[in-house]
Amino acid sequence: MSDVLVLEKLEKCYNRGKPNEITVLKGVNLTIPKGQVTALVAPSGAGKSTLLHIAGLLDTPDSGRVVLEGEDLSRARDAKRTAARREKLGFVYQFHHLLPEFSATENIVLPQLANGVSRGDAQARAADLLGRVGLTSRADHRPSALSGGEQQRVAFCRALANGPSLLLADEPTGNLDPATSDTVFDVLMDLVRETGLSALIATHNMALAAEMDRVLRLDGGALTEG
Ligand SMILES: Nc1ncnc2c1ncn2[C@@H]1O[C@H](COP(=O)(O)OP(=O)(O)OP(=O)(O)O)[C@@H](O)[C@H]1O
Repeated sequence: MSDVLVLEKLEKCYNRGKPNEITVLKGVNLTIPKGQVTALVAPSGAGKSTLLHIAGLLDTPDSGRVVLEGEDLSRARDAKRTAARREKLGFVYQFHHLLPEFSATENIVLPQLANGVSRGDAQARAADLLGRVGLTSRADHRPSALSGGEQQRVAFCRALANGPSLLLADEPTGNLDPATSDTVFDVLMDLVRETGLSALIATHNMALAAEMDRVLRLDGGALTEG
């Protein structure tokens, strides 16, 4: 099966030429085949967010390639990268970043409207996704009227709203207490498996990482298996 994401020989250095120069990625290679869920574990400061930002086309490497569904986007124009981000990638962060003045449904509808989907289709998709994560009865609530775990479940739905090829998640349950984290993580994994999504999920939680197809460790600027 084809690969969704290929990262080739990524190098990234901050503050080059200055006393505080730091090389975070030293030739990172990573391939995510279609349908595979990969855990990314790393000590704090090892460059996990840097790697996810580059994979998510939010930052560029100093050298190396970012190939998304066969297309090298590492040197593409901003407009092309933005379009690829909107159409092919879903993001989940530690904090949900939902729009506070909009309902759960609207938070899932809006990115679809931005992607040219009709309001009717977008609402049907939002309802379907909210049903999958057990939040049908919360569809009209604003984020402030939802629990932390419920807010994060809405954020998962929003990330999947436009049917991405790849989900990138940075500590998706890191803001929740351990029991809620486990439950909400199970919901995320069910959602990912049901939709056949490929995913790269950063977590400090080794028990959660062990539930994924593969565990990669980022340390010393390089990725190792296991
Ligand atoms: N814009 C920047 N300018 C300078 N240094 C940076 C910048 N962004 C990150 N760094 C440094 O690069 C290193 C890696 O940062 P990054 O945020 O990728 O780590 P992380 O693994 O995500 O850490 P954590 O798990 O603690 O969030 C850190 O030492 C950080 O201080």
